[in-house]
Amino acid sequence: KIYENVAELAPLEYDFVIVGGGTAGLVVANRLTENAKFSVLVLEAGVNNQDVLDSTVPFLVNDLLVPNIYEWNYTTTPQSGLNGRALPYLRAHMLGGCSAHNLMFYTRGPKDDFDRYAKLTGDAGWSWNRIFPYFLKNEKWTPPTDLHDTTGQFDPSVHSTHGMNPVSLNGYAWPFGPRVIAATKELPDEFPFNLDMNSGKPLGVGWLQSTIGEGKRSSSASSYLVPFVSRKNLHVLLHAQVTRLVNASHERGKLAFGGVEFLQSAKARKEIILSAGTIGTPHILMHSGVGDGRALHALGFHSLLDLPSVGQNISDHVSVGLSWSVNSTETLESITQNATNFNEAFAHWNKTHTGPFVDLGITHVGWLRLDPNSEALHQFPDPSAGRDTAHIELIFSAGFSRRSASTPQGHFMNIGTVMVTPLSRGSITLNSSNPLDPPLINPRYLTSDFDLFVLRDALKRAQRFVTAPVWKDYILAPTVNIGNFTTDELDQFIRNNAGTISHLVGSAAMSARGARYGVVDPDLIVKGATRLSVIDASVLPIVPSAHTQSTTYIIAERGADLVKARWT
Ligand SMILES: Cc1cc2nc3c(=O)[nH]c(=O)nc-3n(C[C@H](O)[C@H](O)[C@H](O)COP(=O)(O)OP(=O)(O)OC[C@H]3O[C@@H](n4cnc5c(N)ncnc54)[C@H](O)[C@@H]3O)c2cc1C
Repeated sequence: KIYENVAELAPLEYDFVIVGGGTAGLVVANRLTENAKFSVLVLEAGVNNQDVLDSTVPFLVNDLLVPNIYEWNYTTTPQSGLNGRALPYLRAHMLGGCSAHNLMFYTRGPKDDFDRYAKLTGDAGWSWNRIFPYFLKNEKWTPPTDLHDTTGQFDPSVHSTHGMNPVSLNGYAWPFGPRVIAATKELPDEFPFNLDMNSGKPLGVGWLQSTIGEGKRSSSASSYLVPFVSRKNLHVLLHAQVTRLVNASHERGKLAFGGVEFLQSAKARKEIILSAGTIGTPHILMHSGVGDGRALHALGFHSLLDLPSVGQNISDHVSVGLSWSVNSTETLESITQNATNFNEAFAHWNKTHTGPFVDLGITHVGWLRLDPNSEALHQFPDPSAGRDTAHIELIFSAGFSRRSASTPQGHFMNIGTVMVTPLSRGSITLNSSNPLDPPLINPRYLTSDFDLFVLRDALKRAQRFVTAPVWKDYILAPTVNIGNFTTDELDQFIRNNAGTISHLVGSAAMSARGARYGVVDPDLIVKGATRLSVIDASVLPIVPSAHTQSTTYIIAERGADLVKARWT
């Protein structure tokens, strides 16, 4: 059951207390309560996601990505690599966490990334072959809402129709989509078509798959909580911001906490599971005396467990986009810039859950490697996990889906470029000893020249993509002509315009047992502690060359199995 008021819950003592009802937290809650003998309390700081229309209707998500009650409304510190700009850092403050407000891309990433996680942690359980069944457990492949023939748009042999979370191809056909495919045929050497980028070998350009089913967003809340909410052993409490872990003791030489503190405190008989996300999890650990001992002392904390890696070594994806005005009225602007069409499309969605509101108008994604002879690969160690791993992502969309005063008037196509193998690393540290103060989020974007190089190259690749003959009668002009920019001008363009696509990981990273760095062991238990684990995106030591929700679901599915195995 979902509770709005703590007074309805007593006594506050459970086998497992999960902090954070987000992407990972609700998966873990679901899997643990499959065992009727386990009692589980989920403490979620935010609000209910049900009835939040902008979360449910795929096309409306951009309206959620502004300061509001469904957001933590964080801001990064000023970023020297972005010419001193501080960026809003989006994190959902509601059930489902970021799965309830993200852009719904479903990308599993390359096999190489998982094999590297296995190597780094010394645990083959994180390798692609061993985690692949968890993808199938999580994913429920569904037909697109327009029921179009999907032959040649994905590979059914790598998908599952029996998992929990609906995934589909786009359900509305913008005329832009077939042009992208035509360009892959015209420029096959540089932009080969990839039937299914979720096979473990993502390189090439393929049709986008999204966490959307029957025209609606699928989130951990809609898939893992709502259908199971009547389980007697599952309690979810909203508006419960956990401030710290309490009742510290030592059990067989290891630190243990008896419970967590929010407005009140809740006891965990078996295990406390932190699923508060890449920002929330290290924040709670540090406020509980777990982190860099010296930094904690300086803020007046009593350090209980010296783990200097807490909040350190975070990595993220940086992106910058290009757009072109086009010779067509069948673009996203036909809706976003025309109130009559917008209302019609919305009414259509309300009635049938079909039409242009069933997705975001992003049709394809491309994954590309730097040229092996590129200067950057001579100057820097290649940060990619292997030869099937992209350094660059290109995101193709049929116009601007965001309705804002700064979007230009007219009809457009966009190619977003993303640097997906960063060398820059940043940190999350405490700003004060008050647990209600936000932490300092400093991703140190573009502080490695490698990252800048990759974005420069990515922009050039996007420009080459539009030289395919198919665009000749379609593209009118670029909105910004970077073609004549000097390298310095291009760097300034990037530093002044780049943003994040919110894939931050690494603040409570896994490392091998006995390693002198890292925060959790490969079984996700905090090093030097017992009955305390972290299950969310913060455990990833390096950001995958992919959007991060699918990996987070998989961490949660495997993490739940690891917890079950130690308590049954
Ligand atoms: C705007 C945006 C777009 C994105 N787009 C995509 C995409 O298209 N595809 C993709 O694959 N990935 C995308 N991502 C990334 C992906 O969604 C996240 O990496 C992933 O969902 C993180 O899951 P998590 O469980 O680690 O954290 P979250 O989902 O953030 O869950 C953490 C939960 O803990 C709660 N919490 C935090 N602190 C506390 C506390 N102190 N007490 C109690 N509760 C607390 C939060 O409110 C939240 O509900 C996007 C992210 C954002 C923000």
